[in-house]
Amino acid sequence: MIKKLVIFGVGLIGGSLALALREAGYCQTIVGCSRNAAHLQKAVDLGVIDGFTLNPQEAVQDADMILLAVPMGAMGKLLPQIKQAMPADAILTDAGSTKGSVVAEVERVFGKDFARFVPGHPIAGREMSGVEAAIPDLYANRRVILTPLPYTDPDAVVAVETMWKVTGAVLESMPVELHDQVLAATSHLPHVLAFSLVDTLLNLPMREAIFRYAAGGFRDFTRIASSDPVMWRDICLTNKTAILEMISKLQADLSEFAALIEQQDGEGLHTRMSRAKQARDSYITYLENGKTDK
Ligand SMILES: NC(=O)c1ccc[n+]([C@@H]2O[C@H](COP(=O)([O-])OP(=O)(O)OC[C@H]3O[C@@H](n4cnc5c(N)ncnc54)[C@H](O)[C@@H]3O)[C@@H](O)[C@H]2O)c1
Ligand SMILES: O=C(O)C(=O)C[C@]1(C(=O)O)C=C[C@@H](O)C=C1
Repeated sequence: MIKKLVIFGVGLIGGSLALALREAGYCQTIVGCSRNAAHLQKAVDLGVIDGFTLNPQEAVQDADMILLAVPMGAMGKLLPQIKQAMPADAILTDAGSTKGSVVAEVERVFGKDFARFVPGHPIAGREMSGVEAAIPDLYANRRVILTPLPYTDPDAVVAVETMWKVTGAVLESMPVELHDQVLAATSHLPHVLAFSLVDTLLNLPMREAIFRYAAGGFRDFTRIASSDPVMWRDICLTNKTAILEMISKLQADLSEFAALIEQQDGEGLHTRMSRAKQARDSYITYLENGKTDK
């Protein structure tokens, strides 16, 4: 049971956590904090949080759990203000999509042995953002990855794990660097690709015809290009190395595809496409058999 949970950034991710914890009766009070009073009032009106303040120092007073659920670029700016007023026994955690940068920011502000910070990342979301998009079952049967550091307090890890388990999530643990490499491949690269594809088409002279005649394939492939540009700008900037590595692997693979088409190498194309189809089909079967994560 959490007495006072403070959520910085009551949008899709923070709001969905609040809704799930409220449904389970796991928090006595949930307080929101950000820069926008109208958004926070909306969160109160929707029954997502109990109250709010625009003052981070006031927010964290008497807190036992503090969650950062703001865009990656906003996390570092909040930390010095939180540090000034955070109770010694409170736990700080985050829901950010990249882990290396927030770990570095926390180490810079709190020191390289701050044991009460538990880095985390729910592998669940949607292309909509804001508190209006928050839903209580967003995390049910989805993975939440924690990337604790060698000096992280094990009790703090257990408290954060327990909080996420209440939402129906399945917990995993992995090193920060591995997290950022894996997510660059499975999440960040696909988003870069979707944004880039739509942008490429937008710049073609026949763009109106392209969008008029686009069908299911285009819609499925580009759903995530409707995601929030601020969030994705920040993810790209904070996971630079791993994303650039994935982009360059994809560029090499795309060039090979182009060469096969140029050489009219049907067998080469078929081999590659069959390999990809088999891998994608097995992944879908794995999900349909009730294994966690979609
Ligand atoms: N959307 C997803 O699918 C998803 C999934 C997993 C993790 N995440 C991560 O969770 C975090 C939040 O994402 P979201 O989808 O809930 O975004 P969101 O836009 O729905 O919510 C973000 C909230 O942060 C607030 N905010 C923005 N800038 C701020 C600042 N400078 N100071 C204080 N508050 C600020 C906004 O008012 C908003 O309430 C991000 O770090 C994102 O990378 C997102
Ligand atoms: O389903 C979506 O729309 C998402 O983009 C969710 C998604 C992803 O799967 O890539 C996006 C970012 C996260 O950090 C975690 C999950």
